[in-house]
Amino acid sequence: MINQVYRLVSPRQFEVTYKDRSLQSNYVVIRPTYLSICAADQRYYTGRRGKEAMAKKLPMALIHEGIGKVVYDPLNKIKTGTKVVMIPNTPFEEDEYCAENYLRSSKFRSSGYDGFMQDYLFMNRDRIVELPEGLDSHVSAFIELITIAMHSLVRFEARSHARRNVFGVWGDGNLGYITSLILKRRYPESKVIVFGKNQYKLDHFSFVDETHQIDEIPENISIDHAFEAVGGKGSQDAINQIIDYIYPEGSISIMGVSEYPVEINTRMILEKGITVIGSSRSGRSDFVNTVEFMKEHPEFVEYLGTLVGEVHEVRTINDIIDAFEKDITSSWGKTVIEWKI
Ligand SMILES: NC(=O)C1=CN([C@@H]2O[C@H](COP(=O)(O)OP(=O)(O)OC[C@H]3O[C@@H](n4cnc5c(N)ncnc54)[C@H](OP(=O)(O)O)[C@@H]3O)[C@@H](O)[C@H]2O)C=CC1
Ligand SMILES: O=C(CO)[C@H](O)[C@H](O)COP(=O)(O)O
Ligand SMILES: [Zn+2]
Repeated sequence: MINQVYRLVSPRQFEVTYKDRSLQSNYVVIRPTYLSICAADQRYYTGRRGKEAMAKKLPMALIHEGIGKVVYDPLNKIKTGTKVVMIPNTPFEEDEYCAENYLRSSKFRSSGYDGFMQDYLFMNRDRIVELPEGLDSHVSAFIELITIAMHSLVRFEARSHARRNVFGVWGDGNLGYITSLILKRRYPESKVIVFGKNQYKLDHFSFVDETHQIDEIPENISIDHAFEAVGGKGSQDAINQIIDYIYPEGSISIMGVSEYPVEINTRMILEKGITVIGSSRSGRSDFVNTVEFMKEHPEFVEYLGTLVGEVHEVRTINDIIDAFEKDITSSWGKTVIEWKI
């Protein structure tokens, strides 16, 4: 069959590529249904990813957050129409000490390899996780982003000390919202404090114990562990502010992606004995955990509904451009694409 792949060829410009795919293979065929735009996709779309990376990775189909429906299973084990979430990371080896998303040999969709903007996806059986009936499709579209916070929490729990009285989350955007929501569900007795730049965004964090604008933090605040969900230029200020407010021997989980190296106060990292935990992408176990968590906590899914921002029906390449442009000007939440092309 001929599959159409919608690739970014240069900033703000997409082209359709036609690829011949055989159904005589082990791949499960998925029709994408709901997709969501990640900050990483925007860096490619706008060309902010840097000349070298753009030249190396383009042309490629964007988007690594999304769900779909099974249309063909060569083994006939998965029923046609089954709703699934797609895992963008594809590992090619296993390592006892290194998770699939850190193996240098793994391929990540929409970062050098075609993402979900295609008519059909041909996925390995272990790269999909079945979704329960009735789970909100707009929220499910960005399950991958939820797995990022879940993965970071797993790493934090394996690497940090056991006093978890006060958590600080830096970043008043999507990832900050999801991370603080998961922290509050997982540690209901702990205090979760969110630090951000915008009062109108902080107002959405109704479920946390405190919120503060980063230039109005009370002097006496002390946190046991911190999560950074800022990225870009802001991550430098955020990490250095965390170093100032964290109690000695605490941990900082860094999730924000920066295009350029950031300068951080290493002297105080040493003096305070801080553990810095880097966390990037996610793997199958994080998707399974996340879907289970969503099944068990319907109120968690309801809160995530607050993050659904712009919803765009996409039927043409112009609609794709429209969705990305509107996402740039959107002031809150995730842009969801109803994939009808
Ligand atoms: N590690 C991983 O695997 C993943 C990382 N990411 C990365 O995480 C980062 C956040 O993503 P996302 O939440 O979607 O982006 P958002 O833009 O929604 O969130 C970032 C928020 O942080 C605010 N901010 C800026 N500076 C500071 C500061 N010094 N202290 C506190 N808050 C600040 C921003 O405000 P304002 O907009 O006003 O500047 C914005 O509201 C991005 O870099 C993204 O690429 C995303 C997915 C996966
Ligand atoms: O968003 C992400 C995962 O959800 C990562 O930040 C993204 O994969 C980083 O990739 P790139 O190096 O292409 O910017
Ligand atoms: Zn992403």
